[in-house]
Amino acid sequence: MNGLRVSNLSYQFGEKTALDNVGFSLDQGDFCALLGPNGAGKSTLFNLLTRLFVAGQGQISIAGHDLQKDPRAALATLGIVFQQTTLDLDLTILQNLRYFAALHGISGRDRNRRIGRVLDRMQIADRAGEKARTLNGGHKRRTEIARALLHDPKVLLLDEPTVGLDAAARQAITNHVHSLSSDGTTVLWATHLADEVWPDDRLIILHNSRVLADGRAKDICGGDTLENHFLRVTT
Ligand SMILES: Nc1ncnc2c1ncn2[C@@H]1O[C@H](COP(=O)(O)OP(=O)(O)OP(=O)(O)O)[C@@H](O)[C@H]1O
Repeated sequence: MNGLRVSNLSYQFGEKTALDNVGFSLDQGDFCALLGPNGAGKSTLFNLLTRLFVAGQGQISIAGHDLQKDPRAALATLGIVFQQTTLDLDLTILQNLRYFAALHGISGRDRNRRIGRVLDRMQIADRAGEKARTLNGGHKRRTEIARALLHDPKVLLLDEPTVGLDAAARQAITNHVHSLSSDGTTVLWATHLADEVWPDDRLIILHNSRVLADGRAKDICGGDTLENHFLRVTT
């Protein structure tokens, strides 16, 4: 089954609990915002989902593949945009995408078709020949999202992709991110900014290593703004 399933997931840094019995389930094509203040456990969760860390306890299933039993199949279906940029700044957008395609064994006409598609999707086709170093923060982010989509992931993870962007770029990336599940991709998007979450979004609030709420944003808020609700439950 496609989608993302996490159950009974816990993780410790020595004595420090970073995740405590976290569980949730996203179906194919679901879009979900993961909202948590600094230190809530978002990065730890992403590090476990991408197998940078190995969970002490719990299960993760990505597009039907158990991450522990079949990591290769699970990770092959995953796309990820990390919080820090991982582009090669001395390469152009096109070269960065070609390099990533080669890592995935994608070549020839198929590669060119895929690159054309993701460039169009992120509206950066006209910048393809520019070096990543010369791009502004918003276009770097778009390039990273384009790269993460190149191999048609079933599940896409984005770890605070708007960090460090100005207001206009933040809004543009937030809009792009909200459109990413329209083709059936399951999207989990971590943020610590309540104003990036839309009322109809599926929302998981993570706080102090635990899931505080899981549901539709406007239902969780109960008539209040998400900003107010989030502040109230996390401070
Ligand atoms: N390497 C580490 N050693 C010890 N404790 C850690 C380490 N990394 C994270 N922590 C702690 O684990 C908890 C969860 O941290 P994590 O980085 O996952 O939170 P986060 O929600 O991603 O925060 P941020 O928004 O600041 O990135 C925090 O209390 C943090 O201090």
